[in-house]
Amino acid sequence: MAKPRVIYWFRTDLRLHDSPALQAALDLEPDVLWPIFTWDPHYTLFPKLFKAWKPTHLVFEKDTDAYARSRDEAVAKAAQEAGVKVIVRSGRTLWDSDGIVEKHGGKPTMSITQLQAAGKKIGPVARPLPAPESLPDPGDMPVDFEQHFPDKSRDFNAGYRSEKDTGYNAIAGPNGDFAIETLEELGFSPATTPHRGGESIALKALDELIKNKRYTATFEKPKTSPAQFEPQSTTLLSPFFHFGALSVRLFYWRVHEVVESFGKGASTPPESLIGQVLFRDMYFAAQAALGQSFAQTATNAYCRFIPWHLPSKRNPETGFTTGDYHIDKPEAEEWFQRWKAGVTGFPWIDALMRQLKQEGWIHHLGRHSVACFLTRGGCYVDWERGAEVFEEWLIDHEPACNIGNWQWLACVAFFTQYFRCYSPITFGQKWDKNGDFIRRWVPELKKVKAKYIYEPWKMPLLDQKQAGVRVTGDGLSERQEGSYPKPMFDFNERRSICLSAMKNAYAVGLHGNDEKVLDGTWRSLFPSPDEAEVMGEYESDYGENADIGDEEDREKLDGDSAGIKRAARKNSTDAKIKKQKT
Ligand SMILES: Cc1cc2nc3c(=O)[nH]c(=O)nc-3n(C[C@H](O)[C@H](O)[C@H](O)COP(=O)(O)OP(=O)(O)OC[C@H]3O[C@@H](n4cnc5c(N)ncnc54)[C@H](O)[C@@H]3O)c2cc1C
Repeated sequence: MAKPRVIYWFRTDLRLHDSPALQAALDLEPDVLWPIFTWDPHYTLFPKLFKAWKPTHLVFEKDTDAYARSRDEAVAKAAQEAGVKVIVRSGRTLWDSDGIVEKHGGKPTMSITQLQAAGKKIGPVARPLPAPESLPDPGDMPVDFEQHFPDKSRDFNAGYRSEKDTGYNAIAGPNGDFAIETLEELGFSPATTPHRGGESIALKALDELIKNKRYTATFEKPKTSPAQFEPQSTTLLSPFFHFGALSVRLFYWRVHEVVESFGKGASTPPESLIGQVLFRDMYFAAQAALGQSFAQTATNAYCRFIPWHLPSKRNPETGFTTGDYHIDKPEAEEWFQRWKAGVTGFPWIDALMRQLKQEGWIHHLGRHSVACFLTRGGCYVDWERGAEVFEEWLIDHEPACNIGNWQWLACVAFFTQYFRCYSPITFGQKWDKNGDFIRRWVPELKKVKAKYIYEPWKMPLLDQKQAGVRVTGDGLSERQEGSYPKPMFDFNERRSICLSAMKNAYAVGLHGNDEKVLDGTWRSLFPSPDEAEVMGEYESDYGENADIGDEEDREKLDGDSAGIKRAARKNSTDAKIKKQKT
């Protein structure tokens, strides 16, 4: 019988060690093995490869992210149609997230205890597999078939491209050599992050961690400083876990051995290092249970409804968010933009946001500070806006962990103690009295005395002069040289407003799947926006334009006359539709 011809599809499992899916591919004892990495945005490449390369099997690691599930279903369907057998193995988490959900009665895990109980029913975390010593050679790789170009009319990365994207110039990459595109080839400027990826670096970093037995065994997350770098106070392994360059099970077992041999005095979950990766599995299993609903308030039974500013637009048919949002209050939009740009006038927040943008990674408690500030502890802006910015900038962006942690910080799921609020002044001071972290990331304030570094607006003019900085403006309009913006609001005042608004929203007690949330009648249960912090009214199209709009834009761009006619037809219908308010 002919030996198997296997395509191994690398995605977020960029490693050779402890890869159950790669092992499954090798267990087939294939004649040829094509290890490939591809962006296949419209699933058009695989059906062609199946025809041209005649593989017998397609093997990949399971991915429970909502988007990945639908992508993988489409590719698996195409494989079945082509008579290619699909093999999928779990390998991204300690336990198979779907297995955890099953053992937890089909429900999302909302605490580490629930995760541990479900994990116990599955059994111990699997021991890591060794890396294979060699891989079979790939077979022939003809690419003499027609190429389909992805639709680029809505390029989410447009703002970051300085040059043309040449990634799709040829099927086998810009140089036709199957190499992964460089940032330059994708049209981007060079990376600004100092952090580097890859399995070798990941394994070395793990070795270094394990050498420091005391640190590994006694790690307590709340005691690690968000202002400490070179070296940072936590492991900084998250980007490796995200890309799969480091197996989380290898990490688990190696840390476990250190903890066991350390004995008395070792820390325990949730604060310990093992506790950290349990959090990761908890969020993965919550997402696996809820699917796309997990990423948003609307339709999500496990997410509290809070009438935040800048709410997401939704498609009325599916209930899912469209990627756009309503500006119900211009002031909130300005606060959001200032938060994103790192010009809030609160140096601790600005330093963190600038570090995030530049390096793509900030400490967990730094993430806590900026997330609390944007949502329930300052701006009262929808956590979905913050999660989108993190999605764009984090090099460890993991949908499950990002969304779950934003929900935690916004006190809409996982955590309810909304009265515990981070101060942008005293919280930073606790870790870094002199403000060295701020001096590094907000160089305008480099020479400011320590007593004013967290509150530069309190600096007398003479001190401003001596420090070479003027505290003026909003940071968004044209910045004067040598200036730093005034704070965008009085924090104490905002904190009390947010606290009472949260208290009220908790008392109302709606969740994302509540009818009143979905049909907009929730307003009758809340005070008017003028009296309290409540999402203001906005003109709503209930999302009717969310889909049609995109299509029209594209058609207009293409100069398609049918599209223009359709647009004209729609405009006249629009005029007839009475504007609705939610
Ligand atoms: C608003 C917000 C958004 C976040 N978004 C992400 C994200 O997109 N991707 C991501 O991996 N983490 C995210 N986190 C969790 C956490 O901040 C990072 O995992 C952690 O800071 C990574 O640094 P580290 O590797 O040094 O962590 P360590 O403290 O050394 O922990 C080891 C590993 O445990 C896991 N881990 C630790 N804390 C958490 C946690 N709270 N939730 C889930 N996993 C955890 C990570 O895989 C991490 O690498 C977010 C936290 C907040 C508050």
